[in-house]
Amino acid sequence: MSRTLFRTRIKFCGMTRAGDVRLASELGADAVGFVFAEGSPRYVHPEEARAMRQALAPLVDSVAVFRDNPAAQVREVVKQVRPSLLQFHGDEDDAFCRGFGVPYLKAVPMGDTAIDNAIALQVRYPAAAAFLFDSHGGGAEGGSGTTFDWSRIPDGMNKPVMVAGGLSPENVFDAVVATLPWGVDVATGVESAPGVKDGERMRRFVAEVRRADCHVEPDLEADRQPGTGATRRTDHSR
Ligand SMILES: O=C(O)c1ccccc1NCC(=O)[C@H](O)[C@H](O)COP(=O)(O)O
Repeated sequence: MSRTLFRTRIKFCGMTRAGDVRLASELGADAVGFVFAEGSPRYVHPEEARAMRQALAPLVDSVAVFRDNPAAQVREVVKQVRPSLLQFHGDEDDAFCRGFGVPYLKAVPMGDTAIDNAIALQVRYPAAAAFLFDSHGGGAEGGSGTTFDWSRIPDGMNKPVMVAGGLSPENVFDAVVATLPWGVDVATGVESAPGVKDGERMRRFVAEVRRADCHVEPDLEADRQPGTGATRRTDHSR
């Protein structure tokens, strides 16, 4: 799927405070993530996520993030939090991921050397609403704050592509211009401590994504392949 014209979606992940959820909405985030992966420093209980969800503005998605959680835990979160999207960051298969009646994002571990090509990935997860390419894998966890080589994202994806892993206000412009993703996702890069968001960094992150969107524009005549974006760079000075 080609990127939307001029607007890269933004997900702030690992929310633990209602004030951060409200601020994310006001800054223009398209989604916030609540992490239920065991052992994460951003882990929240379903009741906490349900309370924080009240601070969410309309038209902002809530994403429940899991990593190989048992199905009963996923069902409990779906029941209590009513997330608009699920995100699976472990070795879950397509049948498991689509078994909860909620659209899902599948995280792709770019820390693993053997990454499927676009066709193989989409054959393995035919029900995925989007793929989130992240730096986990190869021993690294999600929420690591480390980047991966964005040029390794496979060409030919026909589902939305999201980029994550070590993004920050300092590098997200380059990440957007380099990959023209459907969306970007960040946790560490906008925090003062794990799970504690920094409002100024969140604001700068949004501003840098918007600056990148103004920097490139789709070539409306080209038959673009998703994720590549045959685009013309305007001569905006960076
Ligand atoms: O954020 C976590 O603590 C986490 C733990 C285990 C699995 C997934 C986790 N986060 C998922 C996300 O979508 C993060 O936003 C993504 O991994 C990027 O994190 P960061 O590199 O810190 O920006």
